Amino acid sequence: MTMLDVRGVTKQFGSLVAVSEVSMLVAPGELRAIIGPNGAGKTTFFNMISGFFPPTRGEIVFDGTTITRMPVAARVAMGMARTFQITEIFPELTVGQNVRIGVESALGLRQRVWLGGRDAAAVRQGIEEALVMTGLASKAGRLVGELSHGDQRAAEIATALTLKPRLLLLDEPTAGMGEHETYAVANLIRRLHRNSSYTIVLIEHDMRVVFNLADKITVLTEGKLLAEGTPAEIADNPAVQEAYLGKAE
Ligand SMILES: Nc1ncnc2c1ncn2[C@@H]1O[C@H](COP(=O)(O)OP(=O)(O)OP(=O)(O)O)[C@@H](O)[C@H]1O
Repeated sequence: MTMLDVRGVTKQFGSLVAVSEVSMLVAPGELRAIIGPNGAGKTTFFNMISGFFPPTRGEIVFDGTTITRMPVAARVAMGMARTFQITEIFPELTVGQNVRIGVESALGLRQRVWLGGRDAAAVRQGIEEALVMTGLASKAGRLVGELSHGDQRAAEIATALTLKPRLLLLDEPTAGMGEHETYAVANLIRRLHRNSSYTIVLIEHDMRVVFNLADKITVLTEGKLLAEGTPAEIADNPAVQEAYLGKAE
C-alpha cells in the first residue's frame, strides 16, 4: 500500500529546471525526510506535493487519488496538512484559541455563532486531543507569541493535527531553533510517528534530526534524485557523502 506516490515530477521556472523527474513512494505510517544542499529543489518538490503549484510534468497520487492539479484546499480536505518554515499561527491568540480555530474548521463549524451541546463537546474533545498529543495541555491559556520557538512549532503542529491528517508535511520543523528546542520538536515528531502512526514527510537541515527520525531519506541535488534509502544506506552512500554530507552547509 502507498500513501503518497510521486511519479517523475518536473518543475521548470522559465529555463531553470528546479526539480527534474523525481519520484517518491511513501508508505502509510512512514516518516520520510527530504534532504539536499541549498537550492537542491526540496521546497519546490514539497510545494508540488502540497499543491502550491502544479508540476510541469509528472503525476502525484495521494491515497489512490490523482491530485496533480488539485488545489490546496481540496488536498487539505482529503487529509493533507502542512506546516511552514516560518510558523503560521496567530501569535496574539492563546494556544487553545488557535487550536479551536483548527478544530472548528475541521468540523465545518467555523461560521457558526452558536454551537449546540453536541458540537461544543466535539470541539472541546478535538482541542484536548490535539493539545495532549503535542504536550501542550498545560499551556492552553498561554499566548502563542509568548511561547518558546519549540512550543510555537508544537502549537502549529497541534493545529495541523486537528484536521486528523492522513499525511503531515513539515517544512523544516526545527528551523532557527537552538539545541534544546530542536530536541523537543524532534521528540514530538517521533511521538506522532511512533505512537500515533502518522505518515510524515519533512524537509530538514539538521542531520541529527533526520538520521534519528527518518525511516527513509530522499536526497536531492541540483533538482535530481541522488539517492533514496534508510538512514544507514544513505550514510554509507559514497555519492551522498561526496555531494552533500561531506560539505558543510
Ligand atoms: N518561484 C520560483 N521562480 C524561479 N525560480 C525558483 C522559484 N522557486 C525556486 N526557484 C529556484 O529553483 C531552485 C530550487 O529551489 P528550492 O527552493 O526548491 O531549493 P531548496 O532545496 O528548497 O533550497 P533551500 O535549502 O535553500 O531552501 C533554485 O535554483 C531556486 O532559485
